[in-house]
Amino acid sequence: MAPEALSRQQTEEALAGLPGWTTDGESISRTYSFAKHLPAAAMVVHVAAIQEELNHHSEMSLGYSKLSVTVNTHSAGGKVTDKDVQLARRIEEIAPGHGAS
Ligand SMILES: C[C@H](O)[C@H](O)[C@H]1CNC2=NC(N)=NC(=O)C2=N1
Repeated sequence: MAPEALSRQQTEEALAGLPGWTTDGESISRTYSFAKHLPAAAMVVHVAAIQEELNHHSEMSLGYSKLSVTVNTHSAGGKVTDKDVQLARRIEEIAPGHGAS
């Protein structure tokens, strides 16, 4: 069964506990900054492993010292669901260990 889409208000309430994460109403996103490129690239691999564990996958964009993560739920018609929030929480847990801010 497809997960239920969160309303814009529910999404914003969920993001209140995830500083740095924003929503455009269709997805949730955060851009992380790093001192150097390799820590950013390493975090991509770590996020990918979490995504495989959760079977839920974001779009990631890697720059020199920045990593942007955007996620919504395809099976909910490209809307935000609790699965996106759960992934964001897991990413937040590992971000400090990669020197991300
Ligand atoms: C078949 C597999 O369970 C699905 O394609 C999963 C994989 N990862 C996914 N990731 C995201 N972001 N949304 C999905 O609906 C989704 N579905």
